[in-house]
Amino acid sequence: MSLIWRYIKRYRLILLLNVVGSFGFIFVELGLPTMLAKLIDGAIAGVEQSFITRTIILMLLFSVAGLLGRSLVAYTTSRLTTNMVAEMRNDMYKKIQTFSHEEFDKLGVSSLVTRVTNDAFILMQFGQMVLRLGLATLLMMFASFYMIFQTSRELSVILIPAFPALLIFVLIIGKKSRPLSEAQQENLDNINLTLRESLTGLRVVRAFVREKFQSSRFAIVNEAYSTVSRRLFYLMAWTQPLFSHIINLIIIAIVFMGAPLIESGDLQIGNMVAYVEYSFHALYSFLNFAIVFMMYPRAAVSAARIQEVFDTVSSISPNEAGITETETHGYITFENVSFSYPDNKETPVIENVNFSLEPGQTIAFIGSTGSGKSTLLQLIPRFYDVTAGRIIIDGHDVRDYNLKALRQKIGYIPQKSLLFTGTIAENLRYGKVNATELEMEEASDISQAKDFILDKTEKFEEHLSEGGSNLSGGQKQRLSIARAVVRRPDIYIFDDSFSALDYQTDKRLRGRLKKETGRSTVIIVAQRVSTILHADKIIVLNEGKVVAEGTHKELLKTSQIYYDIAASQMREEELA
Ligand SMILES: Nc1ncnc2c1ncn2[C@@H]1O[C@H](COP(=O)(O)OP(=O)(O)OP(=O)(O)O)[C@@H](O)[C@H]1O
Repeated sequence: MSLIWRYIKRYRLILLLNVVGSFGFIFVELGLPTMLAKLIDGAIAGVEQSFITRTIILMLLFSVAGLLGRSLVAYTTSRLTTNMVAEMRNDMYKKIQTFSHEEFDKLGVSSLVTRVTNDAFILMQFGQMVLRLGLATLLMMFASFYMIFQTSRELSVILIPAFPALLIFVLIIGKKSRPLSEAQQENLDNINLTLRESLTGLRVVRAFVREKFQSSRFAIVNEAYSTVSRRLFYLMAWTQPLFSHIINLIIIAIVFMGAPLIESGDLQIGNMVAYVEYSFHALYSFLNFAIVFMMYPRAAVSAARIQEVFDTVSSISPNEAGITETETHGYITFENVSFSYPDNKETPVIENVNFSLEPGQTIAFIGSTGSGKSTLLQLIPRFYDVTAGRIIIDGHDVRDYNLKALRQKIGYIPQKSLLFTGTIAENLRYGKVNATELEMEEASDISQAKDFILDKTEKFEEHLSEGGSNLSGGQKQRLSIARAVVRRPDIYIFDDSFSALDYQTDKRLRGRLKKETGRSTVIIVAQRVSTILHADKIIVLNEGKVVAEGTHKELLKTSQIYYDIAASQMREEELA
């Protein structure tokens, strides 16, 4: 539970108030039976009325003080646990941001979502239990024991064997519940995964009329979660009534054993009442403590899952002290670059790729699907690191750069346009935080997005719904191009970013880009030959290897693969 403590200890004063509140409340709870004993025994012995009145007033004051103690505990507990979980979530979020794609692949996005939401929530619940019940009940248990032994040693023989027996019982329950808690969280990951997939892929599900199939997939993971949860909750639920039952039996035994002591005059009636009250406190404190203890394995599982996020070291370091400034802008060299994905190290996806580019030049990659084009592009902004060779930008290995500075040089337009919930302007300012309206207008003009933006009622302030789902595919692509253009980067990376554009728009956009990007270096992956016709260099990739390179005209003569691709898309006279 060092994870919880790491956050809670940041609020020492509130924690101190919590302890004070717990102490005060216990002092009051145990003071009341003592006064009640005095009151009963005094009334039986016929003490003065003023003593009775004084004791009753004192009891009332104690009661109010008890209420204040409880309120203090409740207030401080809420503050501590909500602050704890908010900070924990922020820290997790920051940590996740540092992960490279390798860590995302390893931990899984859905599992990360569960960890930030549900696992953190479980720790908050557990923190509340500990602060509200754990501390107070532990103190109450020890204080009640002290009072029990003070009041009657003879009766206490009943309680001595009861506690170790109950403790063993609690330990067994705790041991049984841990694997169930682990399974519960894993099943929740699966629910999130299935839900994410079927909701983000809703159109595909509907188009292929696979609602029933998806529903049954969801029902299976949901049932798995329910089954394991049912077992866990059942285990925890029946312990409470069983405990209450045992407590009642112990109280009956106390009364049974106490009666002869009262008769023989060894125990006064008031003390007997107080004794029963103390025993109730002691046993119920133990019960509460047992409840907290039984929640521990569940919280420990969540804590371990959160800790795993904090302990995961990104395979790509941010390299804060790395290079931030360069003399040149836009020179790129691939030197014998090879790469294989971490989950399949034996099979290289990129093999021994070499090329050089100067500012103002455009290079294009073409090849069959799965030939490694997107992978190659992702090595430049270090989404993954090369497994052999070097990528040199402006004279320095990309690994020697400050990661942020390296990425600042690049305008990356991904294969799948991704926009964020917010206005069009907010999305464009993703590319450049302080972009002016003029800059945004220019960027959207270059990317052929201006017309449709101006057609919107709110223009640049038009709100985009989740993932930009209220735009067409082509509009989304144009906006994600504008987002990169507004940054005016040294290097543009277009990963098949023109595929959703019609031929005319594609042509216009590339014409404007060519003019405006001027000294920038442009790297394009495209499926359409027409998109890369005028590139300074075209590289044909096949199974991760460079099989040909040259201009369009050269490749038509030298590369059969390129010719075949071109022939499948162009008219005969265009190929001549
Ligand atoms: N995250 C990943 N983990 C493991 N393997 C991957 C991963 N991403 C891609 N691959 C594999 O790497 C190979 C190259 O994929 P890549 O996406 O680079 O191809 P591509 O040429 O861009 O294809 P396309 O034109 O279809 O987009 C494929 O065999 C693919 O299965």
